[in-house]
Amino acid sequence: MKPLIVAATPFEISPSIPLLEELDIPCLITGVGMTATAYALGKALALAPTYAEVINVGIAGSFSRELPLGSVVSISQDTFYELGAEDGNNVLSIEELGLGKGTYFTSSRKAVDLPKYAAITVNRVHGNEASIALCQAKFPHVALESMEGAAVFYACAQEELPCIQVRAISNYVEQRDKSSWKIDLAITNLNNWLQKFIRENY
Ligand SMILES: O=C(O)c1cccc(C(=O)CC[C@H]2O[C@@H](n3cnc4c(=O)[nH]cnc43)[C@H](O)[C@@H]2O)c1
Repeated sequence: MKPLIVAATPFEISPSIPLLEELDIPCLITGVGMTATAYALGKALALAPTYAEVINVGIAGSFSRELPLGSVVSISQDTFYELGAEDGNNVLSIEELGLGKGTYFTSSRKAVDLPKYAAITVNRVHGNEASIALCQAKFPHVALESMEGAAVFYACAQEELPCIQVRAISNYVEQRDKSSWKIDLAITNLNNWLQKFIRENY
């Protein structure tokens, strides 16, 4: 069985397209964000034969300055950050409201030889010191944020399909400063990892 590679945008996966075509490995470009991802992946899983696993790849922002830009990491768990309620200056998670689950986990089949970190998934990228401080107080264990990861873990959990999420850090989570982002470095490192993983496992 083959894996399904899932990325939000074509530019995040383009260096690996020749290898994926050579090995006839399918690739799904979902569009940015949780809604686009849940729709595209849900439809793909409903229509397609069974996959060995889903491999979600993309760039991400890091809350931790200890992770150099360009680092490639595996996401162990991912939380729908905004899913919950505001309570004055505090936020309550969906679990704390007693309304369901907001955190989903990787379920890898193959060994992924990368450092593992917890992530959150957001609709709106953090770019304000006060909202970043609130997020870090609520989730001190979280190192990264993306805009799709939890939706991929969620869809795969519903289908009982193994899923890994690998992200390369393109920027720090801070007041928005796109000039300091290292998108090209992150995409190069991410795709070097992906091609090695595919060659070793498929
Ligand atoms: O121009 C901007 O301000 C801007 C803000 C967020 C993302 C982008 C992108 O072009 C990348 C889209 C893609 O990248 C992931 N990503 C990258 N960095 C972050 C982040 O700091 N927080 C959340 N997501 C991030 C995300 O998964 C998107 O799919 C441009």
